[in-house]
Amino acid sequence: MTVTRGLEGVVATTSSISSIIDDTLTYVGYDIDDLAENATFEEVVYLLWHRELPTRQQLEELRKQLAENATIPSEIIEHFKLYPIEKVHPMAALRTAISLLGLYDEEADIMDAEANYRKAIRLQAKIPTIVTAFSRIRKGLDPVAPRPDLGFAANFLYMLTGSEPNETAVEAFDKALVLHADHELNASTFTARVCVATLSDIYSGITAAIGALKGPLHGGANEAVMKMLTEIGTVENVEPYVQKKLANKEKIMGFGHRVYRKGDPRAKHLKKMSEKLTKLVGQPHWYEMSVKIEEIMNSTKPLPPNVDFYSASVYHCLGIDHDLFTPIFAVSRMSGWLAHILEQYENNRLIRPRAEYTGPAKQVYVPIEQRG
Ligand SMILES: CC(=O)SCCNC(=O)CCNC(=O)[C@H](O)C(C)(C)COP(=O)(O)OP(=O)(O)OC[C@H]1O[C@@H](n2cnc3c(N)ncnc32)[C@H](O)[C@@H]1OP(=O)(O)O
Ligand SMILES: O=C([O-])CC(=O)C(=O)O
Repeated sequence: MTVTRGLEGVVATTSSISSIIDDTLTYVGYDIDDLAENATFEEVVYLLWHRELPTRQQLEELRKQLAENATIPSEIIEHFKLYPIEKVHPMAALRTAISLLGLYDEEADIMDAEANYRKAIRLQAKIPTIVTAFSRIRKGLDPVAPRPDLGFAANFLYMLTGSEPNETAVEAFDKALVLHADHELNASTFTARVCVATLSDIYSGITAAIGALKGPLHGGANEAVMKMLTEIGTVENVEPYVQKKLANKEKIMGFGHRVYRKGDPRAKHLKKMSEKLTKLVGQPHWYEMSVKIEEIMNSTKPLPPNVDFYSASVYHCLGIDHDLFTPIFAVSRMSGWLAHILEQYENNRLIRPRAEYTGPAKQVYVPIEQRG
């Protein structure tokens, strides 16, 4: 047996959803740079689920379906109110709420393709409502009902704040959603596929995926980046902070990647957005600190920034609470998880690798009375 730690380089499935080849990311063959500049998140959702860009009519239909399904059961709101709310991380609340949502879906265990697609629509439609409702309830505010006339990105920001967002905020948020939508066989997507490959249901797969995304080596890194920037505080503090961390063999969050070697193609879009937004809100130091960290990492390790690095300052400038950064990642990645879950069901085989045993051999059972 050959053990590949962390499954590095192991090709575990075929997939027609997204690819990373020579540091280029594509969704269904469309370069992420092209999509980031031109596509809306709803178009990307359609692309990932149908493997083609929608016509105007198909896009309208998807938007309508998402709007019609955005309301969440009142039981979820009531459940949030029972939590020890000041201690609960929103990713834990989201993980629990998605699992709970499955209890109120009469089709949760119906496994045919049409029912699974309907559940995909419902999950994608409801996740913004769940995240924003939790955010408001923990602040003692009432949740804001979704507005069917707003697009996906605008509606999220509207439900979060209770007021209609400006065009710059919607554009930035929509682009961030496009950039986070899918990423081949990342840890959370793999988790979702492993889960549903047992022929378990979509809600179980998404709940498992949220659990995997939560960790700071994966989606949780965006919140950790903001924590680091806050701790550093000024551009002058960057050099000693980073050098000390590296000397202690600690990781700088938002850097490095299992697959990319030259760099994450999504980072440059978020970097541009960070430069623009930090200036716009009169807080250019977040961008300046980030650039300085990037320069130091480049000249010492060298490791390039990943998607989580500049997204932190972007979300901060949009006025989003730092512990909502990873749930927002989940709002976008829901589209990719669902595409992969549906693809897994279409051509399923149980995912069950092996482990090389390293424990003791040939032990003989000793009765408890003789064990001291
Ligand atoms: C959306 C996403 O999930 S993107 C990733 C988000 N995660 C982060 O930003 C967390 C910080 N980054 C990391 O922890 C890693 O780079 C990962 C998890 C992304 C990739 O991990 P792996 O491919 O397993 O690389 P691994 O952790 O083995 O690192 C290889 C070497 O680079 C170093 N390294 C990797 N990332 C970093 C970092 N961010 N800061 C400092 N050193 C790093 C490791 O210490 C290790 O050094 P060594 O060989 O001297 O021991
Ligand atoms: O692919 C990965 O390992 C992590 C990542 O960048 C993502 O999920 O977007």
